Amino acid sequence: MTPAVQSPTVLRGVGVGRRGVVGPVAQVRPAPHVAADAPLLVDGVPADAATAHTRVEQAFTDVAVGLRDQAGRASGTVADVLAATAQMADDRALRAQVLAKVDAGEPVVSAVDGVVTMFATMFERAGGYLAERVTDLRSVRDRVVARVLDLPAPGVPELTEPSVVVARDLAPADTAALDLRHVLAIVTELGGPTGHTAIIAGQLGLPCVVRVSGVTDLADGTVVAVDAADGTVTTDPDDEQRAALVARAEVERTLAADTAPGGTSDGHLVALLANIGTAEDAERVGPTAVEGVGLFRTEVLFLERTTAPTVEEQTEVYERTLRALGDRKVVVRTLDAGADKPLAFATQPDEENPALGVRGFRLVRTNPDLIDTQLAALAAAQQATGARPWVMAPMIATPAEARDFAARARAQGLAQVGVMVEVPAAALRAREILAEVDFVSLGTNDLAQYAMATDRLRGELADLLDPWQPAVLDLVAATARAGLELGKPVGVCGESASDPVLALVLVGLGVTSLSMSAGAVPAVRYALRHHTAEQCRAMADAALVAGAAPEARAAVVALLHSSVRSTLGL
Ligand SMILES: C=C(OP(=O)(O)O)C(=O)O
Ligand SMILES: [Mg+2]
Repeated sequence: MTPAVQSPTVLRGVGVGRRGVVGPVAQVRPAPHVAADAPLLVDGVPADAATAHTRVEQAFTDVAVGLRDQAGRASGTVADVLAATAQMADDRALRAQVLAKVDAGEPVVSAVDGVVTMFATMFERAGGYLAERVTDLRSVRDRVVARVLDLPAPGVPELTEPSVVVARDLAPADTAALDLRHVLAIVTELGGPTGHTAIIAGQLGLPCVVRVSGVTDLADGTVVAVDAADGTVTTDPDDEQRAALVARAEVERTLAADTAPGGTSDGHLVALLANIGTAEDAERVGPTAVEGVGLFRTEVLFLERTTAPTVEEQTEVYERTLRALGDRKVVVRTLDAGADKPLAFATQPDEENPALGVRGFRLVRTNPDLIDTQLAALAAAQQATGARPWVMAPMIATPAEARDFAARARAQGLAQVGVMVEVPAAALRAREILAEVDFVSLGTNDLAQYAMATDRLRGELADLLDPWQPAVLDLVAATARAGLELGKPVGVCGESASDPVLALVLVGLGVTSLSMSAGAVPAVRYALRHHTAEQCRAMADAALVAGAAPEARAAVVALLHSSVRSTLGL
């Protein structure tokens, strides 16, 4: 395939975080889009049934051998995923049924697809382990079809050197197949700055740029500079650009050397916490200077499964997480299924507007056991570790929902119970909601989505989704005010907390803790350390009176200490 993009080229998107790296592109190829009756051509003429038989049989063998070789070179989860998929490509019954159809004259794509669909339906009906193999089965179908038709192999590439992973979009499951030792950055053509790819990249500490039009046209191996601060991807970067990224990395390293608790220059403490999605994330952030975990997105445990994890499975993960953080604060969020985080067993299949449907804590209406099981598992982990986890529910809209959640959590023996404020109704009624619980945490990703009626997964309206929007800041301010009045903690765990400038505004509004991807903590700590609480309040006032998001940000940047502006390149 001829690359449509010639170097040198600057491709623009929306950056997530502040880091930058240089490395070769490794494309995650989508499944081949070919018609079911696409002819198999050999030397330009349709192949006869015997040739098609040989080609299909060889394709299954090649795919199985390729996957097994890759599994042998990989380790951990990646090796397991690849080995399981190889086993599927080796399955005799699957292969025999495809070949029987090919022998009967059925077009190869239709034969492979028809048999895989039949097996997938059988596996799904069987449930349990077999149902969990459906993704592997579909991956085998895509790989075999690509191999037979001589198309590029789909899926996550085997990374043999540190690479910039490029994809149209990266499903949460794709990351399980990525060898993280070799991932320098993630760049996608789709997605928004608060979508799942951006969040996963943040949790993995990787620079990320989303909505980069044309990036999937780059040839594998093209060297690019990924600059998350600028939101750019530049092919064949010159020495000057490379040097600038190296200098930026040096600044970040210096900032990371400050490990003191987060707070303003006049001693107003603001806990700086990490957002995580797995026990491995907890073990990664444990040794860093974060003051705890402000958001454990537990739905990651539930993804790509057809049944919920058992109490025992969940307890083990929560225990590992609590142990990794020792006596530091850990806020565990109960399952936030639905909309951008669909789960096979917990999502309503027929919702026209899933973001407005049965998601987050609303699952209690259809699947109360899921939530109670989670709370029981967390209570068991509390018992086993002696830690005192905080727990909160997502997508709370009313005080009654907050009361219901608090009763369920307290019944299990969990003492610090809170809810997320990410629906405008909850922000407007923050006082009544806080009266039911011990703390709240502002999810500004969803709060912006719902306040501005803008899908967070669609980046083309990113200007409306901006947490600097005055209407969003008003909702944050109302929530923080309620917290100050009732003397209860109000945290922020949406992506807005990782912007060192906006973080100052949030603190000025009365927010008491900030939770973000661990890599964002040093710059936020540095910005806070250089301003007094009074200066943060003045910045919050300046942001609130601005008429629009860009003006709000500019007004606050103008109030920043000059050394912060120059160090952070603002
Ligand atoms: C932190 C949030 O939750 P999530 O991004 O997981 O929806 C949010 O909505 O801001
Ligand atoms: Mg949310």
